Amino acid sequence: MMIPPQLMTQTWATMGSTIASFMLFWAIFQQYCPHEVRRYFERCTHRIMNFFNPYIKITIHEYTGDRLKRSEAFAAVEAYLSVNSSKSAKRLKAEMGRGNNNLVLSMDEHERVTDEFKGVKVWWVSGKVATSSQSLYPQPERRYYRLSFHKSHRETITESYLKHLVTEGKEIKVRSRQRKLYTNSSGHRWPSFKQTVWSHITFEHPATFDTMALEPKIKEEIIDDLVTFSQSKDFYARIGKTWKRGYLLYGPPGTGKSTMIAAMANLLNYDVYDLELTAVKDNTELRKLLIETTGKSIIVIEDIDCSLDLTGQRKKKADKSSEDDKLDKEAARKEPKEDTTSKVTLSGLLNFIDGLWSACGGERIIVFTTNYVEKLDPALIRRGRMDKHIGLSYCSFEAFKVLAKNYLELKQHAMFETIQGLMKETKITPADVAENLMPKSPLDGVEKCLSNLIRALEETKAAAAAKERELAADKEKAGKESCRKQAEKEGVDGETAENIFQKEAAMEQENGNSEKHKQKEEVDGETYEASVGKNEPPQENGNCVM
Ligand SMILES: Nc1ncnc2c1ncn2[C@@H]1O[C@H](COP(=O)(O)OP(=O)(O)OP(=O)(O)O)[C@@H](O)[C@H]1O
Ligand SMILES: [Mg+2]
Repeated sequence: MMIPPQLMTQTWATMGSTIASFMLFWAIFQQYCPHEVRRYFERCTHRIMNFFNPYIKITIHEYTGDRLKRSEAFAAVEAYLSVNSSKSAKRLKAEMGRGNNNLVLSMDEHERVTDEFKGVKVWWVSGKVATSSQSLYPQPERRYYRLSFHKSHRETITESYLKHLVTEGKEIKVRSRQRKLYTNSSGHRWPSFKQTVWSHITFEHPATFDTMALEPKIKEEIIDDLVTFSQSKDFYARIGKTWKRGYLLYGPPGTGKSTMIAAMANLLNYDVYDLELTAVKDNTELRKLLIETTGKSIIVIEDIDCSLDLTGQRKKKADKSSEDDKLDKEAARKEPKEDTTSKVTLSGLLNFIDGLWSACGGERIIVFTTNYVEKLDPALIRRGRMDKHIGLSYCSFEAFKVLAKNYLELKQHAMFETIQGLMKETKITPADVAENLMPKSPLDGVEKCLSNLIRALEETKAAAAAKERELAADKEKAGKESCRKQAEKEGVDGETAENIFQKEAAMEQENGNSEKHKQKEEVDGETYEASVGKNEPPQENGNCVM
């Protein structure tokens, strides 16, 4: 049926005037209607529209609660959509992916994509909430993802789809993420919302347990321990323990403590948080740093004995007399000075390791390294805090063989016997062995590198012998001197004093020998665990795990 042109014009004119009247009415309503009434009308309109709208919406915000932490659900959805949306979305964002050789795509803001699950169609929209420009601090972008689906599929979506989405999202995240090395930046004391307390770079350390020079048995034990930990989520939940484990790595410089941390991270595919304790202002900041760490990570505190004066803080407090306290207070009143030193206390650190806050996140390893294990407060390294103590020591022949295989691709060589003999007699760190095995020019062959190592071993041996001789001479000199002084006091002449000294020295040696013999008998009967249980680092070449 044809509509006459006259009627058509009339209809358009009526429609135009209706729209114009509505807009005028709306403008007056917006301007003159009280805020409360307007809000009431808006709520009513919403309710009416919701009644007729058959679609349900679920919003997942980037920051939840008091915005201390990025929402894990948001991260999982982001990862899930990065794979599932890149096929259908038209506007995508690209970020560098794992290994720095591929780009990871994700949906751009205000983009809409469709997903299908068990025949049910759902829609995802990404968005951003506008932040107040009047705020004192720069606010972070508050992003969100919104899921829409028909109300008839409510059960399928809430019970199965969301679970599937989180599981898959987490797996994708682990597969595609770039592992990171974090450090606490001392530059920003109190970060704004946009800054985080940790700054990071991509973690690319190449060390693995295969390249580490360790006795095979110990290496296997450590690997087993780490892998068992990473697979024990249910076990930890069952026994009511937080899913975390502490490792104390101790030993002389250059024995591979830092290298082992990198090998651990590479084995478990974890991020590394390198915590610089001296840059942490106080216990509150330490807690904030802990909250901001994610699961699947290793938190490292290197050289814990030097980081802060944690060893004596408890004792010092108790030792201080009330008189000293008064003097301190008076001095502080007279000249209040700005305190730039860290106020982290031992109890703050203990809480960091196993206080209530340490439970957030889960799947975390805490590693302390030290050169002087005996200096540490026993409370800090007791089992439950530092569950496993790994003593890394001078290079053993077994460890040397690993390095020879890595550096020179050698399994056996005629010069190995000499090296083995020298290694029994002297102490050399894996770092020194590694340095000597490193070819210094393209022409350096296997023999050259091995003879470099032999020379280094001989030099170390000679230096150790010279030092021992020097010490003995010093001791002898001191002994003679004290004897002479004694003789002078008693009025005996020089020659007699010399004789007295020689006699005393001979007696001392005899006593020393019998004492040594006694000690040897005792130690032979003692187990190895008992001797290292006294917190004494192993003196022999080789490592130990407790
Ligand atoms: N057990 C080892 N296996 C393989 N390489 C090692 C080992 N120990 C040391 N190295 C080599 O020596 C270098 C120094 O080692 P690393 O930094 O791990 O020592 P460290 O024990 O952390 O020393 P420090 O106590 O001074 O921090 C490393 O770059 C590594 O190449
Ligand atoms: Mg180190």
